[in-house]
Amino acid sequence: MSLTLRSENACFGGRMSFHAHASRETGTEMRFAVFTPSQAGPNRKVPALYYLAGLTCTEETFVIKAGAQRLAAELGLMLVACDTSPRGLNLPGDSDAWDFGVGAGFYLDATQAPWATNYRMGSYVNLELPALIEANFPAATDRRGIFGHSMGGHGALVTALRNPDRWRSVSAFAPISNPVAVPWGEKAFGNYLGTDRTSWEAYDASVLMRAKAHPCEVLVDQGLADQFLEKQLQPEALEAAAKASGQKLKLRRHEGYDHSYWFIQSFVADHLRHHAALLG
Ligand SMILES: N[C@@H](CCC(=O)N[C@@H](CSC=O)C(=O)NCC(=O)O)C(=O)O
Repeated sequence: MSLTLRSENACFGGRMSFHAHASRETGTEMRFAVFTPSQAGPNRKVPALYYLAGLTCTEETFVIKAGAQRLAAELGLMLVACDTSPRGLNLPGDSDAWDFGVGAGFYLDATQAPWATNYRMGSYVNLELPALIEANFPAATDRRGIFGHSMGGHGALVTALRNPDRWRSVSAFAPISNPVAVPWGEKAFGNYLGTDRTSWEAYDASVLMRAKAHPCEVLVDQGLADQFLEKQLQPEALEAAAKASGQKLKLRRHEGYDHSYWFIQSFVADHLRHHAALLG
């Protein structure tokens, strides 16, 4: 798997780099960003924390807007941020709306035409990207964490709940907690997965968490002034699921915070510490 280095800069004693590669899963070029802390080296592998961004975002959004590198450098955490969908395919309808298609891959493997061939962000995030990172960067193979925002919060929860052996820690900012029951999820899952709603449940964090708890405590932050809270996010579904399965869930609600990266920037340190404590 060959990687193209797009840019590299010194950052808090480590390196901030941007890369591209030909993806097996999506059949397109995919881009990602990596913060490598100074503690990492050829003989010293560090834990890697993967970030999944929300609708309309790219691999740049988190690393530019969240302000996570200073603490990641202190904690010795590698940060990896990928894009939110394949790009450049020009499939019919892939760019008609900001909540579906390009920039809106929903971190699942589509089963329906014309999406099934390329919209394989589920396997990309769970398998292809970690294999690529671990082959090309000093990332430990047994200490992966995952977090994300909104659509990416859904992606992080679902990826970890479906693959607890691969993802030791998980957290989310304002996740789409019960996508089978909200308009963003109904639109995406209907198109990517088809009309059989039971097939959608394999990608719903609340359904998955209700069936089986992740071994580690899950941290979720939610702003109470979030413009998408009532219609799209439904954290109470996750809370009920955790109660049913005995999942340890720390769900924190914050007065006055909206859905923006100002909210993420305000609480990102707690998420990095949550992961660092679990990843060692
Ligand atoms: N363009 C949209 C707003 C899109 C938006 O708010 N995207 C969020 C994620 S929403 C769920 O996944 C985001 O993270 N945006 C990037 C940012 O920098 O804020 C509209 O017109 O409303």
